[in-house]
Amino acid sequence: MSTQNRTEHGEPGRDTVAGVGEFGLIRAITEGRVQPPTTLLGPGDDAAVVAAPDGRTVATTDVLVQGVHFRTDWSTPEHVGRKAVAVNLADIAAMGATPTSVLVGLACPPETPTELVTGLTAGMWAEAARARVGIVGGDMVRADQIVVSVTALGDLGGRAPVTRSGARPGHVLAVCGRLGWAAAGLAVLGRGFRSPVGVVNAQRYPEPPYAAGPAAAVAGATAMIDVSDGLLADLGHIAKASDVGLDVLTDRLRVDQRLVEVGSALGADPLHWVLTGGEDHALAATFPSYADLPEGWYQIGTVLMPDTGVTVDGRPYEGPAGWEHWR
Ligand SMILES: Nc1ncnc2c1ncn2[C@@H]1O[C@H](COP(=O)(O)OP(=O)(O)OP(=O)(O)O)[C@@H](O)[C@H]1O
Ligand SMILES: Cc1ncc(C[n+]2csc(CCOP(=O)(O)O)c2C)c(N)n1
Ligand SMILES: [Mg+2]
Ligand SMILES: [Mg+2]
Ligand SMILES: [Mg+2]
Repeated sequence: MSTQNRTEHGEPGRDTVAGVGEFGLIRAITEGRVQPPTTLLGPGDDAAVVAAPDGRTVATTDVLVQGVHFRTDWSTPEHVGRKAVAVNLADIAAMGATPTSVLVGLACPPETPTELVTGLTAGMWAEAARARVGIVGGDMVRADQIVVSVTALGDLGGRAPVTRSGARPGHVLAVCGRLGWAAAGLAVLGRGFRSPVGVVNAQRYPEPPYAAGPAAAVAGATAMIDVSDGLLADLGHIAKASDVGLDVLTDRLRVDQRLVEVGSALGADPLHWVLTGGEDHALAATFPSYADLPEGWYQIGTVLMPDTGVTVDGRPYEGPAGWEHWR
């Protein structure tokens, strides 16, 4: 353990998690937090009790690992907290559901500054508050690096879940939310730059269009997914589950001017970021017809017969379709 930050008796100081201790840290990050009415009990007992208005609960979990999903020299603890909650709330939205609560698992080394944990917690609560949910429980353990694991629960509001498997030939393929921003930010940060701040912040934390998920469900979306790994990679999951082909039309994709500028500064193709960049957590969905698209959604392609898989302007895409761990 680090010899820094010790008291005069050689104990770790209160500026590290080891100094505050497991239960002191739990108290520090849970006390004074105001839970929404759907939190019936907790945190503090062996488990929380959360209202499930619909009678069914949507459940999802995503893990963020230091050095894999974030770097502490690229992001503040608040950024990482926001990201950890946002990526999970995006999965809830992608089912057409509304989040009801969040649970947080945190692993960190003993010399981790207490401030990092309180900063992470502030970021997680800030993102949870955007979706009007509370953090109802969690766990904290020692590890060699920082790991944040979030579980989110959600409510379907009486509707059927929008799965990956309902797309049919003739349906319209559409998206809502940003594409390629986080990948552009990653390229910028990877080259040692910290601006332009728009794309850099997009890499630090996504801003998924949470309300667009339930809106798509109400509008009759037939399949839906959040874009975590890359548009083409994630569309591949819809194509496989629905047994359809999906053709993306590049002239329909919105390549933001900021991405064009970053692309020319770095000598990179912004369309590649839009097609294969993950971590923006836009929602991609299929709808029976163009007229069904809710506000904020725009068509990017069409659903075809299964033979062709995912294509771009009618042709297979060369190169990786998105992020895959261990590749
Ligand atoms: N260890 C596991 N045990 C059981 N199911 C798992 C496990 N890992 C993943 N899954 C399930 O496999 C499916 C795909 O997982 P994946 O992590 O790709 O989903 P995602 O959260 O939508 O994507 P991403 O992790 O890129 O955000 C999900 O239904 C997930 O619950
Ligand atoms: C330091 C650092 N290096 C690389 C990346 C890029 N990255 C990591 S995971 C992922 C896909 C989504 O993850 P998951 O499938 O686990 O949800 C991407 C695009 C990053 N964010 N930070
Ligand atoms: Mg997902
Ligand atoms: Mg996910
Ligand atoms: Mg993934």
